[in-house]
Amino acid sequence: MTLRCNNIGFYYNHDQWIFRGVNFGIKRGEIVGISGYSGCGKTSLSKILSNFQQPCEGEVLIDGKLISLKGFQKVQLIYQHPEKSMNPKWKMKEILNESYSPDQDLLDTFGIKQEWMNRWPIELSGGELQRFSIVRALNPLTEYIIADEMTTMLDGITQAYIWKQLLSIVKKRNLGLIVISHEKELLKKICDRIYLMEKGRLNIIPPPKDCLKVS
Ligand SMILES: Nc1ncnc2c1ncn2[C@@H]1O[C@H](COP(=O)(O)OP(=O)(O)OP(=O)(O)O)[C@@H](O)[C@H]1O
Repeated sequence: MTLRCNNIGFYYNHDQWIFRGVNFGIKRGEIVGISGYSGCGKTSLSKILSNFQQPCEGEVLIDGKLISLKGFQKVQLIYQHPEKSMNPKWKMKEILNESYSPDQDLLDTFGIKQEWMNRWPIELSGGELQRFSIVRALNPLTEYIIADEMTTMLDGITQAYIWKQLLSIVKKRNLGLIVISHEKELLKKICDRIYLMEKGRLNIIPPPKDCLKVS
């Protein structure tokens, strides 16, 4: 029950490595944070872990097997900008039901209103759209979620609401959760451990002695 990457290296332009030698693992039921300066490669790593992007070297394994490009992807990515991952020519009900049909309980948990279903993505706010992208990622077959700056563009109250709902489902379904964020306080509050991406490497940050995880 582990998502693992071994010696991952990645560049966009030949030999201009963004990062190299990245070793990382998360078990189901764990919450792991990744922080780092803007442009250090956090989103690139999240795309590799969720199989949107192939690494230039190294491998990504789930339960010891290479992740497959075929079939349902057990690692689901939630982006900072939900509109970028949605087809603007589809109505919200089509976007929501593309990979599975979420039940009413899940829609209620994230406050998704029936009246939004017939709208186009452009007709919803960023916070409303983000609720759809979270529910879409919560397919019953999902095992790991990567939340890449998921609530950065939302107001504080909506942020708190969305995190509360997601963390409760993550716990209930025993999902592994990778939280990519610049918000150190958020990471300290919810994560079992935190990594810092820096100078092309991913290093674990030792927790302070008085660190208490809030669940
Ligand atoms: N498609 C691309 N082609 C070329 N370079 C890219 C591409 N996408 C990203 N980059 C570059 O790769 C580097 C890492 O980008 P990435 O988005 O992974 O960083 P990040 O740590 O997630 O940044 P942020 O915290 O600002 O979101 C950046 O220098 C970026 O300009």
